[in-house]
Amino acid sequence: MEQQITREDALTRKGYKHACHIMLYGDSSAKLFGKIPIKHIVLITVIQMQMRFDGLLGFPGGLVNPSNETLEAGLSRELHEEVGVAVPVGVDNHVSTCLSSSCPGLITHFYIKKMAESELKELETAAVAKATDHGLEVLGMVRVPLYFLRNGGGLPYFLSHSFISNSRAQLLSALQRCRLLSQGEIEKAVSQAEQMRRTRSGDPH
Ligand SMILES: O=c1[nH]cnc2c1ncn2[C@H]1C[C@H](O)[C@@H](COP(=O)(O)OP(=O)(O)O)O1
Repeated sequence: MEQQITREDALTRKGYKHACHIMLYGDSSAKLFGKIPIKHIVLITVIQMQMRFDGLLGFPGGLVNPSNETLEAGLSRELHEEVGVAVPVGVDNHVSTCLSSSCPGLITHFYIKKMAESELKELETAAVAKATDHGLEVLGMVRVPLYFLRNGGGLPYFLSHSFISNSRAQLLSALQRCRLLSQGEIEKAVSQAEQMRRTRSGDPH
């Protein structure tokens, strides 16, 4: 469990590295395959994560140096390298700050920004065509499947992949905070993902 601290507390601590990452999301009217019954498919909300160079999933962003730049300016700089377009980020987009348990000495700051579907599509195109990190530190942007299909397809399968640092917990808290899924749906997805992981590792419990 990560220890939450305030943004202000984080900035007074000496000897820590700071990493800022952001969830970019927006409403979409798309339907999977254009014909799957509404009963099985929730209208998709576009949430962008990325496949990193190390094969793990995470949010766009990176290390920032608060003695040279504000957290938000550093995050905007990292975003430009990873998605190829300027995405202004402000303090009002900040949602949480944690002492990382998986990376000692690292403080992670998490931001959320809602964008129009057209802006997100433009960003996905630019991430391939213009971003300096594309194909290097970032292997590709991915959308989070916010729906449930038979046999664990959709969100449960997505959650059963491997995530960097606390990005999976950041995703789950953001789904709740932005009311993109109900608490019951989030718990169902987490429990199905856990079951899949156990099945894969051969541990039935
Ligand atoms: O999405 C994330 N959520 C929380 N912490 C993260 C996330 N992605 C990475 N991290 C942690 C672990 C990494 O070692 C550091 C730096 O992140 P990274 O994106 O790799 O930074 P650079 O591109 O190397 O600047 O943050």
